[in-house]
Amino acid sequence: MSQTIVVKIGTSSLTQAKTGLLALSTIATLVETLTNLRLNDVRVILVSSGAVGVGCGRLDIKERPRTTALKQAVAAVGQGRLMRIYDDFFSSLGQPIAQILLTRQELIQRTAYVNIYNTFQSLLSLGVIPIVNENDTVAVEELKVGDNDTLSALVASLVEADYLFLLTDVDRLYSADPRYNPQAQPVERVVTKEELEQLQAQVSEGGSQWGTGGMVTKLAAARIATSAGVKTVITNGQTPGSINRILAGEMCGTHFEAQPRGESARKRWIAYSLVPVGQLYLDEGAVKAIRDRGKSLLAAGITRVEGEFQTSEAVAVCDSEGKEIARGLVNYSSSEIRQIQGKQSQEIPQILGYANTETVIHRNNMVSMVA
Ligand SMILES: Nc1ncnc2c1ncn2[C@@H]1O[C@H](COP(=O)(O)OP(=O)(O)O)[C@@H](O)[C@H]1O
Ligand SMILES: N[C@@H](CCC(=O)OP(=O)(O)O)C(=O)O
Repeated sequence: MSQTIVVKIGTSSLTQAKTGLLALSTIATLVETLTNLRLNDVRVILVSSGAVGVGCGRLDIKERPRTTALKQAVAAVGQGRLMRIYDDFFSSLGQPIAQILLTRQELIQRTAYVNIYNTFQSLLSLGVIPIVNENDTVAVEELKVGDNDTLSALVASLVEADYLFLLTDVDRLYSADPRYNPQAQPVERVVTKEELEQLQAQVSEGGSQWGTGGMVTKLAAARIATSAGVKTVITNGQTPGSINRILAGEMCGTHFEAQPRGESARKRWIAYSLVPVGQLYLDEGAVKAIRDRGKSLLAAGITRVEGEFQTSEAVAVCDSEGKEIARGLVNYSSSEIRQIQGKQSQEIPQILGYANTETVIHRNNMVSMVA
């Protein structure tokens, strides 16, 4: 089976820092590299930012827009222009491309999610390079993924890619932002989930002038992708040819090793595509049963409910200190759980006046969030 790779390129690599104009030579090298990979039978998905940056360039706007309405309008201008450039470049090499614009909305609905999977598979078997971006023009604040690092990791997890490349304007991750801290140490390899968590706690938010999220979102992406069994690399976007060298085994950039792909695709969807709409706090016994023995959640172990939610929505399952230990789909609404929390399962029909399942979250619908 041929390899599948997802390549994400940020605004900071697609545009020139000083002028904001398109970095044409970078785009051309990227297009050449990805087309050659296709010719070598690698299945390629490109996640490209740049709609807002390119739209601003087109409209002569000098700063990243702050209001949602302006950002959405500017993205509508930039996305078309961006795709035109990609289509011109890829077409010169005879490589067909497709545009896929997503929001969290499509990733939350299970049927839409499965449809997107099928569309990706069809495009890849047709030899097409899908080019993905968030549908900034329609995404409402609550249903946004918000940054393309995370979006690319969700896509890599969806298609069970072998590699996720995060191309940016620095050559790798450092212990601190190298633009402000000359003492910052390069990070070459991240092997365990614990090391990744430690880096997440250490790295601060700042990014480039046009980028979203800096290294924080790249580390969050690495966490999603590696836990889905996808090797993840942060490397410099100005030299996209390094993708070939990395695939050939060379160490450039920061490499995050893939974790075993333990969870099913559906559980990965629960863990990362859904956004929890409430929290259930558990007593110590229930924490142990779920964390250590993978049991279903019963009403008896719930001590507190936060948020308002309906049956089948996703919630965070937390220990008494609020640390999320699992995430799952509830069989009861928040108001029902408030009535049955701390009670034995056999009491539920009497309390609610009707019989439902005895588990508040069945283990098939729950995924561990512990490193
Ligand atoms: N610990 C760090 N290591 C490397 N770069 C960092 C770090 N912290 C912040 N950065 C900044 O993150 C920027 C890249 O992120 P971002 O601007 O979001 O880029 P992109 O548009 O490629 O997503 C770099 O310009 C760098 O200055
Ligand atoms: N969807 C937005 C990009 C958001 C984003 O994550 O940007 P970046 O940090 O440059 O990858 C756009 O196309 O402008």
